[in-house]
Amino acid sequence: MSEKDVSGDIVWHDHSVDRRSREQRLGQLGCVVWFTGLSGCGKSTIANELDVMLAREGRATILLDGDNVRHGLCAPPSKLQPEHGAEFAERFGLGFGAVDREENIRRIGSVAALMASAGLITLTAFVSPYQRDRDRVRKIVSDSGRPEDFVEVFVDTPLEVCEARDPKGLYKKARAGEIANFTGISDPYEPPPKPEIRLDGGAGRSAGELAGQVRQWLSDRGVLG
Ligand SMILES: Nc1ncnc2c1ncn2[C@@H]1O[C@H](COP(=O)(O)OS(=O)(=O)O)[C@@H](OP(=O)(O)O)[C@H]1O
Ligand SMILES: Nc1ncnc2c1ncn2[C@@H]1O[C@H](COP(=O)(O)OP(=O)(O)O)[C@@H](O)[C@H]1O
Repeated sequence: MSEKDVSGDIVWHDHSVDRRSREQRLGQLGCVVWFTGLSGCGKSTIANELDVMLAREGRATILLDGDNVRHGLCAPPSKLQPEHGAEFAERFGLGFGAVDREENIRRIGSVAALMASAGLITLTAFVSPYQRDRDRVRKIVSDSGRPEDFVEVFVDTPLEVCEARDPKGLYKKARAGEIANFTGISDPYEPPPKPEIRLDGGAGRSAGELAGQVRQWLSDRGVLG
């Protein structure tokens, strides 16, 4: 057995201030609203609109976004190298290969579950292209709370629409072969077969309208108290 296997030496602590009391204080249920979809489908914009809506109502929320999280918790090797050295950077830095995406989503899933445990309405916006990775997050979140705490939101925007938007010029670069493993072009995207919510991102509805659809769903399920 590896010397790193310390699982027998670490013991779970139950805390006096439990999740229920945190939720009662906030008047809402902690949950993870997991936006998934192609780059450019509208995840960040819709999640941001929803965050603004909920914040205006006085809800306690947090928004985790792929581009931002990849600056810190899930930084690439080049960002870690100056401070931590090459070996560390190679070992813990993340790119866009399938295993790196798996670890990216695992880290974020665990953080999101902690935030939901604090009673926060936790909004996340990650491409998260693999169903298995999303199902694992569902399990992490459910195991630390309730099965209904994980809300998968598929932002279903056709690739042609995402590519036409191309706000960061990444599709152009991917088509030119300048970015490897680009989701939708040279890497797969597995659409969720049974998301809690499917948003039609290519039908001319505004991000605000789509965010409103998610807010209504949360309200109908009693998440907003
Ligand atoms: N190869 C490749 N594939 C997909 N996306 C890429 C890639 N390289 C860089 N980017 C930019 O990184 C953002 C996706 O990061 P995520 O952490 O959400 O990706 S993943 O969930 O691990 O698949 C994604 O952000 P969004 O456009 O907001 O989705 C892109 O801007
Ligand atoms: N419902 C929508 N209708 C039209 N344009 C949108 C909509 N949602 C997002 N956009 C635009 O599409 C582009 C990509 O949106 P973004 O939220 O960055 O996508 P993602 O986070 O999925 O990469 C942005 O320029 C944004 O303004």
